[in-house]
Amino acid sequence: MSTASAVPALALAGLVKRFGGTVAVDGVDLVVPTGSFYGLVGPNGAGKTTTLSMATGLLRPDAGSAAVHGVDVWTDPVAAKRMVGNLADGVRLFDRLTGEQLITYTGLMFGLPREQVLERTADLLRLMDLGSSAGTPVADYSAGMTKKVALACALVHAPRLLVLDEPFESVDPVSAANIEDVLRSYTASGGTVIVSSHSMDLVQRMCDHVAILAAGRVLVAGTVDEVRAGSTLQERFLELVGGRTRSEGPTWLRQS
Ligand SMILES: Nc1ncnc2c1ncn2[C@@H]1O[C@H](COP(=O)(O)OP(=O)(O)OP(=O)(O)O)[C@@H](O)[C@H]1O
Repeated sequence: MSTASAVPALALAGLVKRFGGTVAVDGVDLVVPTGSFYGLVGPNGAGKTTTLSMATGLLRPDAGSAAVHGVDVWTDPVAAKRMVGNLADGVRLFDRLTGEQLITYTGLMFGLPREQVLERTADLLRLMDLGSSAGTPVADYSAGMTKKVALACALVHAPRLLVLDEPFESVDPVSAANIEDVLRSYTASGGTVIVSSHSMDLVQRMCDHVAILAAGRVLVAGTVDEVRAGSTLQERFLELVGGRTRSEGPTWLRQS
């Protein structure tokens, strides 16, 4: 292995975050190898979004560190953020801008030359199938269109690491397949993706590595084959996380 690829794309060590009495993230260590397609899965409230927010410099950890390609996110945030494309969950966009303006603005913010930004914006609008809505304010976009324009903004500066919080939520199957193709060729060319998702099928299909997070801790992490250990990721997830009730629901809900 070369020295360059020995430095992980993302290294999280001892990350902790509390909100009042809630420990949202309780000592997360994670190493995302360069060139990997890394899935982060876990039940609702497991701490995925909080972990990814700390990893990308959006939320200051109470303890621990995050480094992107060896650059500390909290002591050298400008250098670290330059390498990251981030699709964050629940972050407000400048939605009075049109989709085209928003992608262009993001590219210019990263200091790209105007000509290059215009070319990339056109490519991204085509890729996301947003061409006919390019001139519409993002405030008037559907949930899936908003997700796609945010993803385009995360890609415009061709970052070395993509951190995507539920990128396929609300996205239609054709767009999802097109985005999947692009992400695959991105990792094949040396880029790294970490993606949080509730779709075990998607993670099993797309990712080479996966971590299962529950109650703010990593239960298991490794290659997808190591983690699923001969069964499906869905089965392993249910086994490790528990919580299946197998109930028929409350009697008042039954119709006969
Ligand atoms: N800003 C906040 N203030 C207070 N509590 C918060 C805040 N953000 C997250 N939490 C709490 O931290 C815990 C982890 O939340 P987080 O959003 O990271 O989970 P998640 O794994 O992304 O969940 P989901 O799959 O439902 O999106 C939850 O108990 C949540 O209620």
